[in-house]
Amino acid sequence: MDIFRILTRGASLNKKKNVTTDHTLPKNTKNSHEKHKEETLHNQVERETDFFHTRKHSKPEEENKQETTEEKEDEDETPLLEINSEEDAQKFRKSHKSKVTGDDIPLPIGSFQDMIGRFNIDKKLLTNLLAAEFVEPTAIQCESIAISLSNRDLIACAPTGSGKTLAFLIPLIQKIITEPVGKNHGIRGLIISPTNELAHQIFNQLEAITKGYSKRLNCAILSKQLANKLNNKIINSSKYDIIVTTPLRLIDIVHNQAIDLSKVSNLIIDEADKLFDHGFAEQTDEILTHCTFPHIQKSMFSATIPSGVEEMAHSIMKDPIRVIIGHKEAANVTIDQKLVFTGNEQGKLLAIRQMIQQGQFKPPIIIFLQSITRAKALFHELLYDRLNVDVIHAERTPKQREEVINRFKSGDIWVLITTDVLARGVDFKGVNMVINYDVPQTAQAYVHRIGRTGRGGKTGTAVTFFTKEDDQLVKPIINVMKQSGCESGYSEWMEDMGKLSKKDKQKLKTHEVTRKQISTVPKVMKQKRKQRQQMIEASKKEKARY
Ligand SMILES: Nc1ncnc2c1ncn2[C@@H]1O[C@H](COP(=O)(O)OP(=O)(O)OP(=O)(O)O)[C@@H](O)[C@H]1O
Repeated sequence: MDIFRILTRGASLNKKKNVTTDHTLPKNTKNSHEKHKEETLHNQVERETDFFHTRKHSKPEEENKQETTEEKEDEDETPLLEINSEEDAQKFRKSHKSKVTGDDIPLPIGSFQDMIGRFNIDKKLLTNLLAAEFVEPTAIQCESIAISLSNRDLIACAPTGSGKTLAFLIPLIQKIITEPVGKNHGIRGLIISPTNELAHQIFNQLEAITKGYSKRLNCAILSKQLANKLNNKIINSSKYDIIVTTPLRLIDIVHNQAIDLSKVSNLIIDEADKLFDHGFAEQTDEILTHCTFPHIQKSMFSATIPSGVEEMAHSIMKDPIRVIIGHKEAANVTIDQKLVFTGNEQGKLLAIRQMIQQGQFKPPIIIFLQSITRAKALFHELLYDRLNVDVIHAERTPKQREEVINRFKSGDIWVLITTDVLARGVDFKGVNMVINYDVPQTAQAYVHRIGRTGRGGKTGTAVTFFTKEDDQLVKPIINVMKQSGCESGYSEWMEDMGKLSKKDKQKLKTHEVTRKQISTVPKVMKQKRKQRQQMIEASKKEKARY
């Protein structure tokens, strides 16, 4: 049952008072049966809006069935995979579409238990993984953990939502807790990610799997507060073992000589293609020059690693091993991708309202637009469509952004409108659908945006609207759809749209398509609003003169 069908059955949801009213029942004439019906309806709404399963609620009868004894026995009998030979490794890599290149490549691990046997993993780390319900490693984790624990540099490219974060956290923690050093030795693990949201998310996962290590491991996220304390020499950075940060914040305290990176033996660059892109490359470079530890191990991770970035990686790494899971130019195959021609800008709003009417609009949903102005405009448009919608972008404060994300995760918000600030890495387990209201400027941006759905092994849907103004942007997206096996998601005529030269592609990276304003407010209303605004300004000026 989806939330819109429940609401169109006459229920209304007042999230503030946590009350669901069934308007189909006559007022004040509810008998016990009708009260029960309203109660069930309330449970249904609660369950339907608990998108990320953060709440406890009564399960419907059919879901209460206990695991049958056969299913239980099956779980117990599943053998834990061990990889003991090149032949095992080739079989594993074939089944997981894992391509690994480099010299002296270590065998991947087959399971977390296999990891113990081969790398003598700390028992508490494994307990914490199992307690966080990580039962078996994903393909990128199987390869990366073995490579990193063999002290090799790593270039890792794996689909969005395939577990790259743990792929670098597990070996990092294992190495640091098993290399005993004196107190205040200094930072040995440095993790860099492009946005604060992502840095927080990585730090949360780090905290989750290092429970019980407080005496042996001191980790921190480089927050504004911590940066101030380091800059004012209130705290010495040498007390930390692992720091998670964005490049900008780290550079600031490096310039103040308030952090020592000379002992960093493990450098991890997440969303690497972004951090080597024109916006971040200088900061990333400067950080690398301060990491002077002679045997530093470097690893980089992303769902998209264009060849230019790979060449750069080779120039800063020592004999790296390269891992590609799936196809380098593809999106996660768990995502059903669709390309929709809407004719013009107005057609996009109509397309959304049509999806709602046809029951294809299944929250939680993230809608991406190309600019803050357009995200705000769409927010105001959909505000009156009873969609529990909110908007998040770089002009909102970090506190506001965090609050909106938490309300989205708790199911209070069903539709999150945003820009590319949320396009990478942010992990919402249960997003059903991503809508590209505006076509992304590059194939990489497309892969990361739609990768907000179809994560952690779940499936998802991605819908991309385009108009005749987008004829140059559509080709790279069709290529990604082809590589991902989503040929049914677009029509043949779309393939003949604008072919891009290398120069065009480069230009599109930095020049947005100009689009007509998003609004269905009639022109006459806009003029009236403008006149009223001008009268208000004039009267304010009049008053200010006396
Ligand atoms: N071994 C595992 N078993 C089950 N779930 C896992 C496992 N590893 C990671 N996950 C879950 O999969 C989801 C995606 O993980 P993560 O955010 O690390 O993906 P990612 O590859 O970094 O994605 P992106 O490219 O978008 O940054 C998370 O919710 C995470 O908890």
